[in-house]
Amino acid sequence: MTTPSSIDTVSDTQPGRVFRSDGPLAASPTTLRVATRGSRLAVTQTTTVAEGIAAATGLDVAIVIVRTQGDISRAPLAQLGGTGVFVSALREALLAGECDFAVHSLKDLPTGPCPGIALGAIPPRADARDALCARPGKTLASLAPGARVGTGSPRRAAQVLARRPDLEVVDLRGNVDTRLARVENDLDAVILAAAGLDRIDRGEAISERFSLAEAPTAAGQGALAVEVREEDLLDTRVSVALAALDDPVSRATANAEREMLNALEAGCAAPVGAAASADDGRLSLRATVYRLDGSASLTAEASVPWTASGGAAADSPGMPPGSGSPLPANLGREVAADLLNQGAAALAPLGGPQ
Ligand SMILES: NCc1[nH]cc(CCC(=O)O)c1CC(=O)O
Repeated sequence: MTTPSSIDTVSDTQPGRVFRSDGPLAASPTTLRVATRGSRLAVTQTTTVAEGIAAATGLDVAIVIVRTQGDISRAPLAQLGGTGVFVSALREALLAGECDFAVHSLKDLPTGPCPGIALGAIPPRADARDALCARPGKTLASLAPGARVGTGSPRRAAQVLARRPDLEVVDLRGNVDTRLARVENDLDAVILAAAGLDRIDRGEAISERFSLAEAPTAAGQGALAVEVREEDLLDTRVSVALAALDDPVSRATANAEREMLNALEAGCAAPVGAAASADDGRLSLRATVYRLDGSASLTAEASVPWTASGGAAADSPGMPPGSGSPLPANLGREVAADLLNQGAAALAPLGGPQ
């Protein structure tokens, strides 16, 4: 842990210690507990959040590993009962008082509210793009005719087939390392979130990062979600930590994307891509719905005047998304309404588990 470089702007509180707890840990006035899934990616990203909490509060932070059904089952993700599989075990631990924070990948979090739980912070978002991992130098355009590309995502499958209808898409599951190993084995390429590879220092496995204009990604991809018990929003230790973790721009772009998905009533397996950005005083959102075989798609986009400072004031950390500034959510609903008007519901299966 490094010492703050500017004593004027950073409190002189000594950062607390971050440690891993392999069993349950009782609540304590000097230790905050952060729950995470046990995968290498989940533990890595949770460690960054835990260090932020330790620095902001001066308290010790324990990382508590929770096993989820999504880690245990080998069934294809689309059959596992929805996005909730990676999330519900952590939420149960939070509601049972076994931890004080739960860290998720935001894109795994259902778009609807969860009683008793608040989305307390969205930290600075990493690369939202998808990455092709193939043999060095290979791009989607230069893969051999008929090459086999692995992905478990209907969106990624449709996007690949839209550009390369000759390729064979193969279903893929497992953690990042398992998926990457298939490239050396029976597949020519796999598609993964760039953020996940960057976070576990496997960025060298990426042979192409797809542009968001060409391949918009899952709502919230590359962002983390820090959930807390709603009642703890009044706890000073928790609110100090959340204020330090939250990033208003990441919160606004992710909220716009997530509200678009929510207004489409789209489930986790819906072939929908989104890309929001905040530049030059505007918040912009572009979203595309794909036919599963990639043979057709619909796109809508819109933007509204928005600044991070205005957004931060209205969208304060600790407030559930949508309860602060209505602008990102309104933008998401506007883009969803446009897509539905164009016939999105007839083009693609939007429903399914949230
Ligand atoms: N679908 C699973 C999932 N959930 C979050 C990530 C990591 C990247 C992120 O934070 O968006 C991944 C892996 C992937 O899509 O390649």
